[in-house]
Amino acid sequence: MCNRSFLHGFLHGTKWGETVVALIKVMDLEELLARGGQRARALGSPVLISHTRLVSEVDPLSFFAAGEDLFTGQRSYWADQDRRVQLVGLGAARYVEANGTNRFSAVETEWQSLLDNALVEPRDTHMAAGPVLLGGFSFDPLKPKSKLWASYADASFQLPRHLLAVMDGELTLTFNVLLQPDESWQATAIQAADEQNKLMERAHRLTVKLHPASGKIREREPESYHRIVEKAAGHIREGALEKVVLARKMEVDMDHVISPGQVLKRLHDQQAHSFLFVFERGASCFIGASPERLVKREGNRLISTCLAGSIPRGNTPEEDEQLGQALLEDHKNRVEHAVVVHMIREAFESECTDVQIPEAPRLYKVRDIQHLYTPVVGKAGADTSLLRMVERLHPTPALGGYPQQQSVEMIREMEGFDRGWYAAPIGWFNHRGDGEFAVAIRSGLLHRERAVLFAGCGIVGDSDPDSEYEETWVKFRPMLSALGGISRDDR
Ligand SMILES: C=C(O[C@H]1C=CC=C(C(=O)O)[C@@H]1O)C(=O)O
Ligand SMILES: [Mg+2]
Repeated sequence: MCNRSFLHGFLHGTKWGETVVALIKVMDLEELLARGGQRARALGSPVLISHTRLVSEVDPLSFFAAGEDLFTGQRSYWADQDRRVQLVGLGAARYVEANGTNRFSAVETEWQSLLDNALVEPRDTHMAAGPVLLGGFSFDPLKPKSKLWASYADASFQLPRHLLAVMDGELTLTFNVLLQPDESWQATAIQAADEQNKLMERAHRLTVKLHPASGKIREREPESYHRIVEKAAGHIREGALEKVVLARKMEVDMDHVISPGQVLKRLHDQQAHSFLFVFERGASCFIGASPERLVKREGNRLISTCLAGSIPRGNTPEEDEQLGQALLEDHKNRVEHAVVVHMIREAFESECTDVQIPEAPRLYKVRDIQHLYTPVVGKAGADTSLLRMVERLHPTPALGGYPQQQSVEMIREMEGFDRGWYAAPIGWFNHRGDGEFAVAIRSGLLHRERAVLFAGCGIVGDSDPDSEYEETWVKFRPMLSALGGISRDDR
């Protein structure tokens, strides 16, 4: 839980310094590393050290860009939809990775073992500071991995070497390291301080500048998307399943090497009310702005979101309202949405108490599109960790379909490409089990001059292939704009 006064008190010698805990002080990094060195030597194995301090105002996007020389290929960024939390991870103290279907528990087990002997200082920071893992999962671990996604494991989390975390306006900088028994903690301390100074100094000087951009869309076989939608809708009418989400991908070749920092800046400026994410893995960068939370945990409170059913925004406030009203009343979209609510309700009722779900959906409007939206909250059961909940929910029928297994099998057979991390859970969690995951839609994979973008639609019995195809264009728009204003005409 967020506890501002605690950290402030310790770091500024106010209030807390005058109370019973007067003798406790926040250890500085050197002292902590010295202790960690002792512990690592005594154990004969590496020890995780995590040191957090408050820092002065700095723009997280500038901090991300400031990491370009030292940590390019090893940067992550996350912001929640109301910008209460922003995280920038630069460099990796460690990657926690797993492949195959037991990836959720494999990640959880490895994280626990890293935390077992960890030294974390101060212990009680706001929830996005300290030892935090940032990363995500692939959509379907049973789909053969394509070359495009070669550097993205089925589960891949970065424990950042440097983590800038902003929560409720409080800025912290964390240094994480896995100190080896034979490592010189003095050298590590000097290097850490040097890197922190460089990054902060550069970030203060730097503002992300946007350069004009042009590019060409290469839309491969749009007819095949029509074909699979038609076929799936037929299967649904015959009763084989209730819903399946079918996606397509599109390539955009830009006239320059794409800068993740600039794309992120445009997403940040253009996509209010969306989660923002960036995960670099070497020369590849997965990036996007998703309106859809999968699940968040804060203390024992769990929150999820049903977001499915779509219509474009209007050009005038009147038209926008008319479209919104039409969406609320549209049978096909209500069915698409209801299937999601049903599944998330089942998952929450089996894992939580005090489950609350409104009767009817509301509208959720982002820049390019409006959706049907139903929030879900509950109190986590004793064994319900955040990752367990992620595993239980993924994929919801907003990304996979219903029933879950049949729809994922249909996607595997019909879609004809590897989704990689598209439509999969991405986010962060900390050493106390708090954190948040969104689903990685409205996203693309950047690689030098090329961006590969993904968009999909919930298919039900009365889906019309032409209008689902049109819906994918609306969903491509956030990434096309963020690349620098590419439009459908750039084909
Ligand atoms: C699968 C996507 O969107 C999902 C989320 C919201 C609305 C959806 C829809 O109306 O079809 C989709 O289920 C995507 O953007 O690629
Ligand atoms: Mg739809």
